[in-house]
Amino acid sequence: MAITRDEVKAALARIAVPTGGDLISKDMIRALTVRDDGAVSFVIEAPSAEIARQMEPLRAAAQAAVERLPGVASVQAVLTAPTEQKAPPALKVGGHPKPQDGPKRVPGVDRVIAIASGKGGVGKSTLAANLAVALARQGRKIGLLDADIYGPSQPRMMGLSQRPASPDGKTILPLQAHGVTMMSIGLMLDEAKAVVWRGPMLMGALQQMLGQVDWTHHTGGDRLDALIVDLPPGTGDVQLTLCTKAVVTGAIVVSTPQDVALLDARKALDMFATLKTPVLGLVENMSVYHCPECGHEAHIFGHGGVAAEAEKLGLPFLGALPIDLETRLAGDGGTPVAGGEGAMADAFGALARRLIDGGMG
Ligand SMILES: Nc1ncnc2c1ncn2[C@@H]1O[C@H](COP(=O)(O)OP(=O)(O)OP(=O)(O)O)[C@@H](O)[C@H]1O
Repeated sequence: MAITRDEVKAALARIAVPTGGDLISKDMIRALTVRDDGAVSFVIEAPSAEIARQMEPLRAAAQAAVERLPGVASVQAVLTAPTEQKAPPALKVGGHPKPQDGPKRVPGVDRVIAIASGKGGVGKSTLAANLAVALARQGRKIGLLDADIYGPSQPRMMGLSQRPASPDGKTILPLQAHGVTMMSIGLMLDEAKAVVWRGPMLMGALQQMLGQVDWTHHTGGDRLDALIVDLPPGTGDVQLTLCTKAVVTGAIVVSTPQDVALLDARKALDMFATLKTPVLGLVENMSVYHCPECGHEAHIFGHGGVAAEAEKLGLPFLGALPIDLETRLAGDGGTPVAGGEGAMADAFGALARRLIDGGMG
């Protein structure tokens, strides 16, 4: 059984704080994240830096209490105090989201395509990076926005690590790699700080990425044909912020053929239906494994489930991608496989072509 937020909160409510009450009743827990793979992270916010220094035993006790829960694979518990939460100097990123009347068009961008998944680790970021590279390879002007603020992976996948510049302290100049204009919230903050940010600040940061990044910076002022947005897994605040603050052309939902992943993919589809965001189609990732030694095909996560689901829901099935070692190595190494040659590059190329032909790329 997967661990739930409520179970983690119940465990934290049993940790008493010296001044009376407990971690939950004193509202000291921030950024509680519970992933399907059992990874739990949270921040304990002390009233001041001085008190925070005395709270290490409490942090260790909270971490141990959550580690003992069944279904928990790892726990990251971080101690912080409000005075430590300084925004990076050059550009103020974050802050509460600003009110706005309805969704706005992202400046400098013709289409916004969100890549979503119900479950974590199914290959959403891999698809986003490779699709962006494949579309750029076919001559399109493409941007990639990593909105997976709790676990940004696009800097690693695209091989970028420098902090984007903001000469006027307002406009953010994106980076470029593999022919794609790229921006990641992860590049604006160091990872430890991202964890201590409260939800609304992160949503404010996302709103800034949508409104303040000069997406035409690397195209000589030309508008981008499409901005691919790599969402976090699930159906949370980021999805809601994106679809309510920006005009999203459509979403692509990635799933493995596994029943559990499909179950979560359905939740993502329901969310897009509620938000009235069109779903462009479903992609099955890690569909089959071709053994390089003997040529045998193994259906490690099952087979065909996503295509069947798409048919049932009357949605386009955009394609199936096999489990492929080179894809993982290339992703980890910062050179997406779609930029090279071979069967996987062809598969991403075909997916990109399909989107272009459908007027979506
Ligand atoms: N088709 C594939 N073949 C082999 N490895 C893959 C494939 N797709 C993804 N991977 C690997 O699986 C891991 C998870 O993929 P990825 O980060 O794209 O998933 P995600 O859904 O974005 O995860 P997260 O929930 O962390 O955002 C990565 O190491 C990636 O390289």
